[in-house]
Amino acid sequence: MERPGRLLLQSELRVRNAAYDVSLSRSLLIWKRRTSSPVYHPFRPSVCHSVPVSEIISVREEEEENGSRQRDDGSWKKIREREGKDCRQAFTVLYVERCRQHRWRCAEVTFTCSDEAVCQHWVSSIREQLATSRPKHLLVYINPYGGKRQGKRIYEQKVAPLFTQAGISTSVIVTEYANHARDHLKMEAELKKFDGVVCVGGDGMFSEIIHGLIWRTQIDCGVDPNSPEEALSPCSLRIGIIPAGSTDCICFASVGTNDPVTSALHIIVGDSQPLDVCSVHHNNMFLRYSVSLLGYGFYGDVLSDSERKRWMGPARYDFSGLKMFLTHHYYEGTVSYLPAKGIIGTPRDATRCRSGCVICQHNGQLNSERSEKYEMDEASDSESSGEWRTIRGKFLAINAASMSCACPRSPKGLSPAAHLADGTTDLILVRKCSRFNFLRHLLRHTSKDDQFDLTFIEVHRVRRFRFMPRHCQSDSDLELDLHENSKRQIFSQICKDHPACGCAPAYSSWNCDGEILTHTGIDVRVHGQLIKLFARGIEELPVFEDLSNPCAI
Ligand SMILES: CCCCCCCCCCCCC/C=C/[C@@H](O)[C@H](COP(=O)(O)O)NC(=O)CCCCCCCCCCCCCCC
Ligand SMILES: Nc1ncnc2c1ncn2[C@@H]1O[C@H](COP(=O)(O)OP(=O)(O)O)[C@@H](O)[C@H]1O
Ligand SMILES: [Ca+2]
Repeated sequence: MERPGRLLLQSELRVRNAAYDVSLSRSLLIWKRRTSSPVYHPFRPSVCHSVPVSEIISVREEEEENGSRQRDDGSWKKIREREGKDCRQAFTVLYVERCRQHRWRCAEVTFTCSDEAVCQHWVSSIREQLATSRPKHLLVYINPYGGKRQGKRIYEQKVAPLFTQAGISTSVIVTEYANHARDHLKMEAELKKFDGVVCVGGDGMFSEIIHGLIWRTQIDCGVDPNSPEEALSPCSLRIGIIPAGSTDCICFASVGTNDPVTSALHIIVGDSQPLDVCSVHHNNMFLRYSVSLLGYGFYGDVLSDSERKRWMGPARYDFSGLKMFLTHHYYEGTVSYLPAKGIIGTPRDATRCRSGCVICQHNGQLNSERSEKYEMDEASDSESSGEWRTIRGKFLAINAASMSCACPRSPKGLSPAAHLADGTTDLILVRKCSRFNFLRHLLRHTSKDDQFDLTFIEVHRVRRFRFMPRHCQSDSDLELDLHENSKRQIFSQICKDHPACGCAPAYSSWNCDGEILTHTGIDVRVHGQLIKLFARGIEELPVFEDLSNPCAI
């Protein structure tokens, strides 16, 4: 916990009729009960409280009369002054309180004092300290059809009242069709008017938002977003995610919980969390961006199958997951990748990306130095440098996790040690194996056991990778495979309808943050810290109260 630093204000105020010493510094608001006896009293409730100024949501003036509080309202005040009643001034501080499992709630404390000037001085001093980095105007997009179709209700009932309380003005757009939010951001939105964008929906809706925002930023900065070699310009607007989708892994992996109130509070206090973004190209043609999972084989098939079952809601993934597990298709192809060099951290280590992650800071710095060098020496990342590695084989799944992909289904995620902002993605190759072994691998996503500690799994931390399905390889390969291929094409159609026949189709599709890609051969490049979220990463849970508690000073 932070030390209080130089005091800006100190007064004796009352909280529920008890006297408190209250102090404000740039970093902390502390209220400490005045006790006549210095003897420790085990049954008296906690006497000292502190709140980081950065976690104060808002402050409002109140008036207290005969113990009952009234909200600040000029007309009431005047009436009471005229009638000469005994009224004390009060102000209420709303602040973040931590609950179980990374949830945040809004708590409040009311301070009273007899002097109006003192009261107003407190209110204005606290407000002055809140000014920095907090959003004032937000552009909100709601997908009314995401998840259990509760997006609009969640926003109106749980989020909008908090924004109003914090003095945030909003422009709200309830989307009317898929890609409405993306196209509005790309072409129409007056971005200069806003301090951030809020996405109410799932990972698919978030994907729309980043496509609009990244595209718009590149056009405004004169960068060609179609070129896989160009360094993309980072987006200045932060994005807040109010989870209202089916998986919501981007929210879960960056906040630690899928809870609309917690997300709203991270937006209000103006948190900032950079995020890596992968660009996906096919033959030098831009396809999509990805921030969480790019998955071919198992996760691609689960997604394709589940799209036809949207009516089931989030349960569609479990249904299709079981079906695809039983179907057990494998796919042949070539994966080539550029290992991330000079970074700290590996996909198999025990460190986890947490709030203020030093690995993200270190590797992020390294990336910005590298990209400066890259501008001067275009060949440094290219195949000519000979650093690329190639693996050919039969795979049940090829997954690239740019973040842990933790979600309620798998609280540690697809790659538990992956980082939000280290400029890399974890490439996980699941080679063809028995159903029993694949189930062992899947089950380990839900337990403490290492899902990579199996002979048919390999995982590499990479900056760039390519995938080519077997039947898209060189012309000579193609000729050799022609006969077999045509047989497979016919069977693959039959197999789609009758998966029990046991014959594998030639192609799967890519699951790109929950959207299906139309091409199978892809070139993926990580752009370190391209966007920012209103989040701070998952907070480390406190083991015990530490001695730097300012109340102990
Ligand atoms: C046997 C239990 C196995 C549990 C394995 C769970 C692994 C879950 C990892 C999930 C990673 C999710 C990455 C995020 C993807 C999202 O971008 C994306 C879109 O999200 P949105 O709908 O919010 O827009 N979501 C998805 O693609 C959903 C993927 C969900 C996969 C669920 C797989 C369930 C597997 C069940 C196998 C059952 C075998 C049982 C045998 C007896
Ligand atoms: N008004 C709308 N009508 C239909 N589809 C929409 C609308 N707004 C957004 N979408 C699309 O809905 C899809 C799923 O959205 P998402 O919010 O991620 O929910 P889920 O997590 O349930 O998949 C996304 O592909 C998004 O582009
Ligand atoms: Ca990463």
